[in-house]
Amino acid sequence: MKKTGEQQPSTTEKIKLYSFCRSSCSWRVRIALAYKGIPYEYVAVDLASGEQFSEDFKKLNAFSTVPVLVDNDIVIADSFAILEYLEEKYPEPSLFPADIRKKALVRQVVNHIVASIQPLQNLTVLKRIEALGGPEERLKWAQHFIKSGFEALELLLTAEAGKYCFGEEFTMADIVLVPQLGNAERFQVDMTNFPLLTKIGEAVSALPYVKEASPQNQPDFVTF
Ligand SMILES: N[C@@H](CCC(=O)N[C@@H](CS)C(=O)NCC(=O)O)C(=O)O
Repeated sequence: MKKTGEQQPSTTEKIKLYSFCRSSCSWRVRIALAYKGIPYEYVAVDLASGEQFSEDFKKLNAFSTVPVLVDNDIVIADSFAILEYLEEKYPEPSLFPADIRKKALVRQVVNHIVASIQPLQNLTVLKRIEALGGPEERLKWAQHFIKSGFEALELLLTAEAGKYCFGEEFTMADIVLVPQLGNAERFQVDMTNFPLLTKIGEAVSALPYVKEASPQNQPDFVTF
């Protein structure tokens, strides 16, 4: 694993993020870290070459996935758990609206993406689909589940969106939407029927802390 950035040789070490530039789960966490202005050391894990399955990495994360956040002796290996952890440790600026109804809806949107859309395009799932049905099935499978997931989102957000998913407030919903839109682009999903998601995606992607977290701006960026 290639380490970049400075290391802090003290007992309170800089946070480390084990990440892969193209991983949408890592991308979420990078946006939250940038938004909250938390400095961290980027540790690249090359998913393309299978580095997540190395013995060294498995010792850190038995799930063999990124992201993993290491904050001194705290190791968290799930993007949603990491986002919640960062929110509790660094409450300002918040990832949630103050309003309790909107807060619940933000979590609903987040869970829809992190639990019902993204896992179906995970590398291990796509490899299995390809083994069962060939490379064409792999692409069709990814497109199908992104489209059906987006249909529900487009409908739900129609009643809530402004510039961002929830009015004018940047929230965790925007943080998970942008990487999922990145996956849609990667899998050549036709976005014609998702004008709202497209518009929100453009507004969110223009924010400086979102740009900073994009795959292109990571030390391990490779073209895809
Ligand atoms: N629930 C986990 C899922 C993590 C996950 O699936 N990460 C993907 C990248 S987005 C991964 O590491 N895949 C490796 C593989 O499929 O071999 C999270 O949200 O962090």
